[in-house]
Amino acid sequence: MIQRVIVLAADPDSRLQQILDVLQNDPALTARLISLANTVYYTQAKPADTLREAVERLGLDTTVSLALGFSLVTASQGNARSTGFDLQHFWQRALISAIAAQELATQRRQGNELGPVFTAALLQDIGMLALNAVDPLEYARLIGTLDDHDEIALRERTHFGADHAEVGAWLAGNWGLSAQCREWIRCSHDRPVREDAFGAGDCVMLSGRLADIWLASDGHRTLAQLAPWLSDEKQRSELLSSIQSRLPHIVALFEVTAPNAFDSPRLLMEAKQLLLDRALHLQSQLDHQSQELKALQAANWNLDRALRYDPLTQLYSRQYLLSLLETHFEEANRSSQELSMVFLDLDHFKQINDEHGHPVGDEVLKNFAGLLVELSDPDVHLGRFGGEEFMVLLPGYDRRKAADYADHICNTLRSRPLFHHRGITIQVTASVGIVSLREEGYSSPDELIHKADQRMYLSKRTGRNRVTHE
Ligand SMILES: Nc1nc2c(ncn2[C@@H]2O[C@H](COP(=O)(O)OP(=O)(O)OP(=O)(O)O)[C@@H](O)[C@H]2O)c(=O)[nH]1
Repeated sequence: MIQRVIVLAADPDSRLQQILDVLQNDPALTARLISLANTVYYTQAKPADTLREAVERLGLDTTVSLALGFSLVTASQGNARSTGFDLQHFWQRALISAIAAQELATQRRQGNELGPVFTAALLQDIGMLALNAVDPLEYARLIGTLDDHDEIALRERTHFGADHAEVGAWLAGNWGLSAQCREWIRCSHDRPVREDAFGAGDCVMLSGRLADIWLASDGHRTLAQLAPWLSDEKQRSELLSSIQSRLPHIVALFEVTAPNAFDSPRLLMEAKQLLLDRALHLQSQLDHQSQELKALQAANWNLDRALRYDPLTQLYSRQYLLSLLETHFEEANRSSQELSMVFLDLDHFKQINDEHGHPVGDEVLKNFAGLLVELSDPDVHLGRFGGEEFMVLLPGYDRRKAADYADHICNTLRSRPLFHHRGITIQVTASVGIVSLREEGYSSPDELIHKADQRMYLSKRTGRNRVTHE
């Protein structure tokens, strides 16, 4: 009989009367449809008392899906009971989902889709029956007592290559249900993308989770999961009450045991507590992450500093000086500004170490760095190039100005000891080479360094304690 109804419903040329004729062959079904049309939700001024009125009120899609539901309950009972598949639970979920989808659609002003929404929500898990029919023992073993549909769908996809929502959509297609209804069934286990505005399909998506508030072992967790879409407390509690009030009648029609009415205030309180716990947990995670970030930033800063500065003299490191040279070399060429480099090497430094020891040598190096800082403009870059070699980059200095600067350093060294302690006085001189980029024309920073180094060695070879700039 049901096969015949499906065929007729799918055929646009079949008349309502033909469908009614078929349905009327089953008096129990007829009684249930009329009763359903007269439930609180569908009741209009005058109760429906003919099948025609009932079907007109319910809409053809809903009638077909209800007829399907009635016959599947009966047909599936014998088959499923022996395998442990929980049919009661299955139909309870289907029915609560269908009601929940309608109530939600009403609340979210999707009233003209109530029939299709009911059908799609009712059939959203119908694929489970089909999968169970394929291999009841295997299916029972696969899903066990799971009531989390995300987990069930995951296992189905792994095992069968498709989940029950996809199978349900395929079945609905075979039964001739509308393309929209098939699509809603296929997406029934997804999550609505938007939290603020939903369409009718989104109501189907949320319906199964709404049903789990009554059915799942941890209803408050389910309620908490729904929070993004049901954030308005008043709307949420109205929705739950309206679903609850329609439940007993509907499940009686399908001869399914009504689920226990939930303790609404307790459930809401538990859900709130859960959300609060999550918020606190999230906050502590954020705190922890922000502390980690700060520690990382500090470590990064330290690392950066270590790479940038020479630890003994606190002047720039060789590596950083080279990067500064690159930058200033390009900048000077672009802006036609001058750039000079002064290369200084302390004379006979080995002797200082040999005579007074390495720590005294260190002090001399530090004091020389201090002298450079003291005698240099703030806009020049001072660095230790290695050992007792120092480099100064002088943006904007031409050769003459750079030579004056170098002379000033050498003269100061001649007149001021770099170390004076416990009767030991150490005086140091320096050999210096100078280059100027624009006056002399260099094509790369390396060339500049090479020339400055050559000139510094020329100072060494010609008696030390002098400045060479050509
Ligand atoms: N105390 C100390 N000595 C260093 C440091 N780095 C390099 N030196 C020493 O500097 C000395 C450099 O010696 P040389 O390259 O022979 O040069 P020099 O004695 O200055 O002779 P000229 O450069 O020819 O005038 C070596 O003894 C190195 O051990 C340092 O960080 N601290």
